[in-house]
Amino acid sequence: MSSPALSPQPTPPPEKKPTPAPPSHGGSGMLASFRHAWNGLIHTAVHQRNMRVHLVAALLVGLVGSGIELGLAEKVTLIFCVLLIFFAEILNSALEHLVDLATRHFDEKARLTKDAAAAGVLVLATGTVVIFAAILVHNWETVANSGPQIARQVALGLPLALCVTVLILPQPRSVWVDRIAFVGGAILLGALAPRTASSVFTAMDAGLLIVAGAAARQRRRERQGHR
Ligand SMILES: Nc1ncnc2c1ncn2[C@@H]1O[C@H](COP(=O)(O)OP(=O)(O)OP(=O)(O)O)[C@@H](O)[C@H]1O
Repeated sequence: MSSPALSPQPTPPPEKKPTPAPPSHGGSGMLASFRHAWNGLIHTAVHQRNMRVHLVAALLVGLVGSGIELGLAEKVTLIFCVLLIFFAEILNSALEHLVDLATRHFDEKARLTKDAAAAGVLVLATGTVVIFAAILVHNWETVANSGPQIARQVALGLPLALCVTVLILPQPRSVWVDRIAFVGGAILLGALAPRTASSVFTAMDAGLLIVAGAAARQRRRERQGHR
């Protein structure tokens, strides 16, 4: 008996090569995740004009909060608003990068995506200004009776705001200007801290000064060709 003709075996589909993982910059683990997140925050402060405006505005909110006795709910609301605006601006920046990655040409969907992300920030910022004004009006008696505290916050806080503004300005300048601005800001903050009405707001301002200092450093590094 002749053996039946062997039917040709179906050729298996070519094995798909696994897509190589993108090269990891800076390793993995908790510390690396924290570093990546920090880099994202500083990159936004360096490259997004609106983020720089939010930084200075948040510092001023911190100066008001650390100068005037506010209730717990009011403090929590203000801090939450500040954090929410930062979150929205960082997310807006992420979406802008994503859209630019998808298309470099004019595209109606790209426009809608970017405009919607920007609208999210605008809504939050407007709401925060309204909430801030409402809190001040609600505490007007305290504000009116806090003359010396307000004078102190203006005398030390405005130069502090100036130091932070200098640090985040995009214009090229000597490294010494940044150093003086950072150290000056730290000294002013140190002078404000002992008589603060809220250590949380003072800590927030300290954090903002550190972010501004790191942004100045990163901007300089980028100018010199480092990343
Ligand atoms: N690829 C695109 N196609 C169509 N419209 C675009 C495109 N890129 C940007 N736009 C329009 O230009 C606006 C500004 O976009 P851009 O990428 O310059 O952001 P930006 O100036 O950093 O924005 P922001 O003011 O939020 O910081 C967008 O809101 C959008 O209306």
